[in-house]
Amino acid sequence: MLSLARRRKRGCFRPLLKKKMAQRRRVKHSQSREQTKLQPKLSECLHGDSPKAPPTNQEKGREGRKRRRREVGRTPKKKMKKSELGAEEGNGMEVDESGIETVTGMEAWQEMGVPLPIIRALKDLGFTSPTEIQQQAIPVAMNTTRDVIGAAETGSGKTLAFSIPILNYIITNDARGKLLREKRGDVTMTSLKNREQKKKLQEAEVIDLNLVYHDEQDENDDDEEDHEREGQSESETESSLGDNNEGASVEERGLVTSLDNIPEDVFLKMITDNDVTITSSETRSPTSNSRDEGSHDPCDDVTESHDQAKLLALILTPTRELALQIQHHIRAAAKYTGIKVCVLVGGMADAKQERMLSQSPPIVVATPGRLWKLMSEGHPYLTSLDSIRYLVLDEADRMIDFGHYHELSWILERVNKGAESGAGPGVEGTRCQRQQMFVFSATLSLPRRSSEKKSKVRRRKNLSGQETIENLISQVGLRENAAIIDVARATGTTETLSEMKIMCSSEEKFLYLYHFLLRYKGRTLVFVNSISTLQKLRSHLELLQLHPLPLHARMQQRQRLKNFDRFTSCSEGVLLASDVAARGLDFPHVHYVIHYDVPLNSELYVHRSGRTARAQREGLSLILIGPEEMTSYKNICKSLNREGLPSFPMETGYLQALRRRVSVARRLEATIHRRNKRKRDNDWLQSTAHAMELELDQDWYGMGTDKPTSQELDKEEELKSELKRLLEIPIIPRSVSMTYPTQDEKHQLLKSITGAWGGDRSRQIITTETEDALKLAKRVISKTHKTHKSH
Ligand SMILES: Nc1ncnc2c1ncn2[C@@H]1O[C@H](COP(=O)(O)OP(=O)(O)OP(=O)(O)O)[C@@H](O)[C@H]1O
Repeated sequence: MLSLARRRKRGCFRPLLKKKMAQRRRVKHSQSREQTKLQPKLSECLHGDSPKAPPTNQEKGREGRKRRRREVGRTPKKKMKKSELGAEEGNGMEVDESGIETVTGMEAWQEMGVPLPIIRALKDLGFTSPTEIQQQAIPVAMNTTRDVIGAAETGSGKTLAFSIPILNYIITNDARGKLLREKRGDVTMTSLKNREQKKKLQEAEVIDLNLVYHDEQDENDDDEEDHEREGQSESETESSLGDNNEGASVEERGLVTSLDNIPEDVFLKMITDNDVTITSSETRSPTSNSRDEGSHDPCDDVTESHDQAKLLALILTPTRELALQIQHHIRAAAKYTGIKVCVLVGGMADAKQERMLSQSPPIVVATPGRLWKLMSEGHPYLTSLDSIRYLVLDEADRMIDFGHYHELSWILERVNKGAESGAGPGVEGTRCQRQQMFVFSATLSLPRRSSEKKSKVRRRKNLSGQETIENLISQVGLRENAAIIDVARATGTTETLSEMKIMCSSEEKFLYLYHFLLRYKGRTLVFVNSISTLQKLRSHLELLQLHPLPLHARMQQRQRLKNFDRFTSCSEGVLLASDVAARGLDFPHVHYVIHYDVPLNSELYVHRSGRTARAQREGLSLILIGPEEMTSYKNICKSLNREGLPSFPMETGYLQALRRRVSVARRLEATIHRRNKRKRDNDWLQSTAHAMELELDQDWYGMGTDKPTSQELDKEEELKSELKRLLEIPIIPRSVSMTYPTQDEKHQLLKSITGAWGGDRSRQIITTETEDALKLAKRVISKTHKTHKSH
């Protein structure tokens, strides 16, 4: 026999001890429950009526979850450690006593029914509450099958407004599909039309979330895209997958026993996985209230199969960069789900594209051109389109206007036909009911000038906001009952944007641009109307040592992306861009947008300006107007309901000094340009003559003159050294120019400048560290007042 001490040492008492402790815990727990049960009764005794405060949303949610569990007779999940669930320290995640995860501070998203893995990702991004467009569009998109037209100002989070419903669908449906397949084994049914079969199925279904959890985990192990999962530990992945249903509504969570309560999507999925054919009347969900009662949708007759291997969402955008950015945003929101997003754009290597498509990503983001090419070549993943549930047109107004419209309409026709053909005999011209279309842009509802070509005559017409939307509905084939969510301001731009103008001669435009870039350091985006202007500006600014980055459609894709990244990572970078960068691009913290040329229309003005002042930040948009551009400027003001923009206060003292630099730079650029052009021409002549086996008469063709004469070289050297000397002379006094403005101070100054014009902001106190800065700010403000008075 072992002694008591030795037994204790060997741990023989451990099981006994554990049992005792568990007993004690149970007693304690039941005592506390009794207490909580008693408390309301006690207060009732004291106050007669129960003075209980109304439950908070969190309490309501918790109670609801408990009640639902009681209804389905499911035991609460075992309490898990935070680490088991993948909760990170400081991530704000809480696990309540019944094992349900909540994310503190993210109630607004939870109330909307956004799944927990997405909420966690949003929390990581710091998006604690939805923006207005998200608040309004997400519930409609998630809970109905209506098409959604969303118009909201630039930088207001439209990308997530359409992405979250798509992710929600994939999360909930993928998980349930797998779960049901596993539960039912190989049972194959041919028809589910009578209630008897429904009942049997109902009895067979007790949906257990833990199964979803394990299933998903395996699925995601083969995700090859490392960067998608970067920094994600195994436990995080598990938890996120387990989360899939935790934050969802009762239907989403699958905590249902009655088949009638199973949402349409889940039900379709059940059928899918078992090769069951079902009619539309049986799939109607209580949530899909937007459908016309009694109407028959041919797509509902479809025998779906393996949605997981098919394309579920197609997002179309006008530019490559925007497509990549949308992919990036969706990946960030889907980081705890393992959902794959693939991008198809021009300039992409075929092999890479093939590799991505071979993974059967449920979401594809594409530009119409490349998608059209792949579809018309008959790519297997893009030819059977009956599975597409979501079709998104981002920047839709641009897509129907732009040169891509033919490709877009071809794609739309195929997608719609695909949906119909899957349904057997389709209804001519009707889009499949289960397919939702989301159409978003900041300028959908702006009045615009449309131009139609009827026979040989091009007709121009001014459309009101309402007409613009109606036009869009008919052009892209939106349903009549589409939900129109228009939260854009009548002025088109965002409230946090300050808009100003500089009116000058065309020759002086460059001088003003140079002055601004020199004087106001910050991430600046300069827009031009043509590539030739862009190139000219670029070489001038290079000579003046400002090193701008170009971005335009004729650049190689690799270089475009490189410049995009370089601009994003440089806090004082200058990007010279054509309108390829005007829409959608979410460069972080752009301080200033300069319209070097007046944009061609008001939509372009809104989109260009919208590259700054995004997500509630402040920013400045400055438009340079030459005399020949006055009409365009006035048209823009008119369609944006403006009288005109305030003038930007120029510090003319600096301008004089800058004029000299600009003039020398221009002369130098002209000399270099002449020499380069001559060389290019001669090279071309030589190679053409060589190809034609001609001998050139050197004198006649001017051969050899591409070499600069010594006179020319001297002139060039002289100009170079002159420019160097001028650039070394500080123009803005050292105490001001080099140290001021810092970002904060500059914004203070900016506010006071704009406030001086606009009224109430002028009272803001300018806090600067240096006296010089303060003096400068005062001078600027007094000048602004004068300018304002003189107008
Ligand atoms: N709920 C939110 N809270 C805070 N920031 C958000 C939220 N949703 C999105 N954002 C951020 O706001 C910025 C703008 O979002 P997004 O690019 O989707 O805007 P947009 O409305 O599509 O703009 P545009 O009209 O220019 O295309 C992004 O940096 C995005 O990450």
